Order: sequence, then structure tokens, then C-alpha cells
Amino acid sequence: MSTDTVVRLRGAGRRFGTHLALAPLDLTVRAGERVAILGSSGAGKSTLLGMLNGTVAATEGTVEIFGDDVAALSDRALRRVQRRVGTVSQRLDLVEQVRVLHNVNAGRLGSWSTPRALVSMVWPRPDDLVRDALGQVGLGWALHERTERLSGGERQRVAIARMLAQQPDLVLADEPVASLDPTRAAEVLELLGGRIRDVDVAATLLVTLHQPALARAHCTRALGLREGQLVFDVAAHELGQELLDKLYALS
Ligand SMILES: Nc1ncnc2c1ncn2[C@@H]1O[C@H](COP(=O)(O)OP(=O)(O)OP(=O)(O)O)[C@@H](O)[C@H]1O
Repeated sequence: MSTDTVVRLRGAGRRFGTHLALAPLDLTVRAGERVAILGSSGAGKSTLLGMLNGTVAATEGTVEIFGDDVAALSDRALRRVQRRVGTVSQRLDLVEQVRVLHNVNAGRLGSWSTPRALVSMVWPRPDDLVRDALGQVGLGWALHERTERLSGGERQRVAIARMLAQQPDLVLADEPVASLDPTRAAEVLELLGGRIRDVDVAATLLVTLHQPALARAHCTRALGLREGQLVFDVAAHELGQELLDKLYALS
């Protein structure tokens, strides 16, 4: 496998009982690619992202992340891989009753020793990375706010800041701009798409989106899923009306 291959699926698919959520799929994603995943509700987009962060097991084929077959890893080795994978899920998974600082710090727990992680849960101290991550999503002012007081779009940005603080090599984002206004959505996609660290190598991004215009503007590649089947895999600039009609036509 080429060293810049981040994701490789070989005939990887997922069934839930008899329902085929994602048909067996071959897919290679290289470092620095920004891949939009489009498709109607229930098309299998979240299932694909779940297979890439180890939360959804493939029922057929293999899933390799950074060259490791995730199904063959010990729990410890899987956690090591997962530390390099930052996920922004639709559920956000924020703790509502604590300050924003706590939630953003949580992105760093995996890379800290257990004592340091425990101390930080009780007495969180904002460091530059946390302040920087919040600043990047326009929430520098919210460091000490209680998370539950923020609006839906602000909470979505806290989840993104938590992921930025993790400094992952692979970013998986499930509808990360669903609650954001167009300007903020564009900013967040730019952040997810590479300006995560002050290093030359950009993070690799897979992001589910419902707006083809955002995919064209912020991604390099677009995948279309329909009822669990891959309908297209094209350069983002090739995402035209004909493909979208094929993707979204009512069956
Ligand atoms: N845990 C589960 N148990 C049973 N069926 C599931 C489970 N998770 C997903 N599915 C089914 O798999 C299919 C794909 O779901 P998935 O969540 O991947 O779609 P999606 O494209 O992400 O949809 P949305 O845009 O609404 O989030 C759907 O038919 C869904 O009902």
C-alpha cells in the first residue's frame, strides 16, 4: 500500500440484519484529499463514516486505516488509530451541563496520560491549543460559558473545536454545517479541509453534505451514495446536474 494511502476499503460493506446499509465497496483515499459524500437520507453515509472510525464494524470485506486492518487490531491498537481520527458526528456528543472548555479539552484526553486526563476533567485549564481551536470557529468568547446555553449552531462549532484540538490526521464529519449560516458553513469547511495544523501536510477529510455547491467549493472529490450503492466517484468539479439527478431522483 502506498504510504500516503489513509483509507482503503476492499469490498467493505455493512448489513443490519437483512438490510444492506452499505453494499461492498472498494475505495482508496489518499492524504490531503477532501472527499464529500452526498446522498439522500438513509443512503449509507453515516454507516460509511462509522466504518472508518471503528464504531461500525464491516460485515463484509476489510477496512484499512493508515495501513491497519481495523478488524484485526487489539483494543489498544484500535484506540491508537482512533486518536488519529477526529469525528464530528450528527449527535455532537457534547456534555451540556459543563463549560465549553471541558468539552473542547475532551478532544485532547486521548493523547494525555490517565492522571493528566483525570485532573483536566475536574480542573480544566485552557491551553493555547484549546483557545486557538475555539478562536478558529469564532467562539473564543465562549470558553467559560455553560455549553447548554449556546445555540444549536454554536454547539456544532464547539464539537468542531473539540475535534480541532485533537489534531487528527483524518477528519470524519457527518453533516458538520447543517446548523450553520452560509458564511459560517464555508469557514468551517475550510477549517476541516486542512488548516488544522501549522504543518505542510493537510488532514484528510471525508464529510457528508447535503449542498452540492459546498462540495464543489471546498472538496476535491465527491462520492454519491444511493440506497447503500456507490453511484459515482468523481472530481468535485465534475459534480453536475446529471449526476445529482441520478443521485436524488425519487425511486
Ligand atoms: N444501528 C442500525 N440498526 C439498523 N439499521 C441501521 C442502523 N444504522 C443505520 N441503519 C440503516 O442503514 C441505512 C443507512 O443509514 P445511514 O445512517 O448510514 O444513512 P445516512 O445516509 O447517513 O442518512 P442521514 O442523511 O439521514 O443521516 C438506513 O436504512 C438505516 O435505517
